[in-house]
Amino acid sequence: MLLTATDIHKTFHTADGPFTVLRGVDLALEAGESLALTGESGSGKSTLLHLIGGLDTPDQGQIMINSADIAAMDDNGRAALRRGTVGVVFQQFNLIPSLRVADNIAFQSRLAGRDDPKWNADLADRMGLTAHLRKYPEQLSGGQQQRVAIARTLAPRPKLVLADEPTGNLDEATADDVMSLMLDLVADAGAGLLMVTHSIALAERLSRRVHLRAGQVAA
Ligand SMILES: Nc1ncnc2c1ncn2[C@@H]1O[C@H](COP(=O)(O)OP(=O)(O)OP(=O)(O)O)[C@@H](O)[C@H]1O
Repeated sequence: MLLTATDIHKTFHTADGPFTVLRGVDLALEAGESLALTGESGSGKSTLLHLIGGLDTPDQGQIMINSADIAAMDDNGRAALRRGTVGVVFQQFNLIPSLRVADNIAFQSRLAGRDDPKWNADLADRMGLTAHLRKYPEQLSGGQQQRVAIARTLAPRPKLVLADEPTGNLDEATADDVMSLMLDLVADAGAGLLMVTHSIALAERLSRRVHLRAGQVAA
């Protein structure tokens, strides 16, 4: 199993007191599978993605990626996991303003020591970014920036792609294209995709759907 999350609990401690978001979430994803994570706003989808991506830690429960327990890793181990095995696409693109599009796309794979210029060019082409490779992020539209962020995540060929509304800034036709590309890549590479989405249409294109309600996976 590529990803197993078991009995995940998370409470945030706020000025108004503890606020429990996840109350025993179980989730599993096989290689080659794509899973849509749905649920009302505030149901904890992003929180769960952060925990799986090793950006935060659960209060209870276990997250295994490729049989490695991410709770048992230190910060360096989790950072290495994010550079290599796990690719994350967040709502904020976090592009590096001082780098051209081509260098933004190559950034993660260079860090991971797996830069493949031909593959980067292929990704840029399929994302419709070839004409923009020498530009800086601020010279791009929101949708173009989002595609750069997706290309950057896919460039190191991660085994697990975690995506939070990755096509939220794209028009319907472009979102469909980008989704097709992500699903192709996941299928070709035998990777797994866990994607948060509010769109039922997008969720239906994935192999399975898991709905969060009241801090748990709804039956
Ligand atoms: N660091 C934090 N401290 C306190 N509360 C938080 C923190 N992060 C998230 N929350 C709260 O936890 C709840 C779940 O947030 P989360 O972002 O996971 O929801 P979501 O399902 O992704 O929502 P959306 O669909 O609107 O993006 C929200 O009520 C949010 O306010």
